[in-house]
Amino acid sequence: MKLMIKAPAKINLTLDVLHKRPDGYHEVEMIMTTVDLADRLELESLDQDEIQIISHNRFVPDDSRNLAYQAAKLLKERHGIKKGVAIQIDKIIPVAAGLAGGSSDAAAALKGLNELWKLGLSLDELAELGAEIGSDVSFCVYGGTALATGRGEKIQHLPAPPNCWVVLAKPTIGVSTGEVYKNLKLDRMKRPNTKAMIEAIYENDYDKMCANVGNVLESVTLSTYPEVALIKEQMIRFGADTVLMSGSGPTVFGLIRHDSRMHRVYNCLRGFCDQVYAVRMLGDGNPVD
Ligand SMILES: C[C@](O)(CO)[C@H](O)COP(=O)(O)OP(=O)(O)OC[C@H]1O[C@@H](n2ccc(N)nc2=O)[C@H](O)[C@@H]1O
Ligand SMILES: Nc1ncnc2c1ncn2[C@@H]1O[C@H](COP(=O)(O)OP(=O)(O)OP(=O)(O)O)[C@@H](O)[C@H]1O
Repeated sequence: MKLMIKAPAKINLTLDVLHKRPDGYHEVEMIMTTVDLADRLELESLDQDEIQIISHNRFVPDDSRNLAYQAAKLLKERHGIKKGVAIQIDKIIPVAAGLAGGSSDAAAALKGLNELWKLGLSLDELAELGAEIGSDVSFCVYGGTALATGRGEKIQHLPAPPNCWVVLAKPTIGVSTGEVYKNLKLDRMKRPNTKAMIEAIYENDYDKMCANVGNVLESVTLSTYPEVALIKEQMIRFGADTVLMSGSGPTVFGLIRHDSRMHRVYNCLRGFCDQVYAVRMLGDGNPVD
């Protein structure tokens, strides 16, 4: 039996770090939303007891380092599954980009295998398992829009943000999330107003949303990689209403209300950057197909 499932990317509308925890992780407060740039996973049940990862992207590991592999392994162990699975990943989301590509693949594998192996687990149960794989996986299990706290695994759902275009641009560098957190200076950050962003979402106030985007991890990534700051400047110059780096970077996104402006920003950026996408937010949905 075969099953196809989409794994959408996320962006961070806000990302605040409250403090470093004794376990080495950082206590965060961030608003995330999924966008319609998605990997596609094909899951095929195998009689032999093994997990196979098939990916034609040289940046995606095809062994136990793959987060989708880890998702399958976790479900097999916890539920005594003796069957195997072949997971084919059609990689569309840029890798090591701050868009949670690996985490979303893991979440899609959890949801897909829950169906394939008829485990009957709820989304909450899958999200709890996902937290064991990575901090962003719980959010990716639900998708939509949410406030994430703890190390990112505590999820409070939010309504869809105001409707707009999201132009994503990824410079040709990959960023290690662990390194960015390690180099964060907690006393030198410009912190976002998470409360104001939540209000903007509930009030469906586009201008207020644009005024309150913020990501403390920019302080690290922008100073290490000046090309990220340059893309931010260019996006604003070409007409984006607001710009921000997503997650630990290096992808930058611009929010744009009007179609004509979106086309201008998209076309101008294509001259500077190989990976540029114009997408929509998925809102408050929970896409599973
Ligand atoms: C930057 C974000 O993507 C924003 O959504 C997340 O905070 C990171 O999520 P992620 O990539 O799923 O992170 P994990 O795979 O759990 O952790 C990678 C590394 O980032 C650091 N890390 C991650 C999350 C967190 N709240 N504090 C941390 O300090 C840890 O050093 C960890 O070893
Ligand atoms: N399914 C996967 N897809 C992409 N990368 C994966 C996957 N599984 C494991 N990885 C590894 O994880 C690393 C980070 O990739 P990923 O695309 O998930 O980063 P990211 O978008 O910055 O994640 P996040 O936003 O959650 O921090 C890659 O360099 C790769 O080695």
